[in-house]
Amino acid sequence: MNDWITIAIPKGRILEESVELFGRIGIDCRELLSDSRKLIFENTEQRMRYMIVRATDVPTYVEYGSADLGIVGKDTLMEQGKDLYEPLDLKFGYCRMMVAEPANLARTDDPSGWSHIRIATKYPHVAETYFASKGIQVEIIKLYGSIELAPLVGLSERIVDLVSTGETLRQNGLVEVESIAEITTRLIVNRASLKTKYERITHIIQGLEKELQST
Ligand SMILES: Nc1ncnc2c1ncn2[C@@H]1O[C@H](COP(=O)(O)OP(=O)(O)OP(=O)(O)O)[C@@H](O)[C@H]1O
Ligand SMILES: O=P(O)(O)OC[C@H]1O[C@H](OP(=O)(O)OP(=O)(O)O)[C@H](O)[C@@H]1O
Repeated sequence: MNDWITIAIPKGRILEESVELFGRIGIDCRELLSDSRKLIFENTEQRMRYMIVRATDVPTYVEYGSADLGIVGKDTLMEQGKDLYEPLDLKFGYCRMMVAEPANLARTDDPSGWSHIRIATKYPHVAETYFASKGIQVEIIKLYGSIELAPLVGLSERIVDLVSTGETLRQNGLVEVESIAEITTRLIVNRASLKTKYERITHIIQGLEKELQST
């Protein structure tokens, strides 16, 4: 029986903390931190595989069962809306999803009076849903990065993006005007794997849960 467990871990911001957390429950995937171009690593003794993928691709690998488990930001889950089991908030990677605009505009602007606005964002689905729930019509301009540039060059007055230190907003003369959601990193699980590899997966979830409680 194939009882190997495959975990999809995102390169980028949350890689190091993910590797560190798994290390604390005896799952050693430090190889993912090396400069190697290898994308998948195996630990035969533990019957585990680790794959390194783009953060936005983690839910896809888990949804299709190419990975049993994945680690991903809540922002990505909210945007993609896939049917995945999300048993744990891993608590790291904290940031916020918010609406921002130029400080100059914010001085006189009143968000409660918005009826039709234009938004540049990497999160079109989240932005659309958020404004729809408030009865505001929104024209979305999808961007893939450097979102804070949009108001500075007249692409859109407002943006929806993530903020953590606030440094990017500050250095570009923008201010937060509405908060949409608090974001942390989550563990996600393929629903079929949860049934077929129930014991191994539950053991990992409980190990992580215990580890998180002790910190
Ligand atoms: N300041 C921040 N900016 C962006 N993401 C952050 C920040 N702080 C924490 N995060 C979390 O880190 C996750 C991964 O971010 P990262 O920048 O590594 O990937 P990405 O560029 O969003 O994804 P991709 O590489 O697929 O485009 C985000 O989804 C979010 O949950
Ligand atoms: O509040 P801060 O600590 O400044 O962090 C927020 C910035 O970090 C992220 O961008 P990222 O560095 O991922 O670049 P990108 O916009 O090109 O995706 C995010 O999209 C903000 O631009």
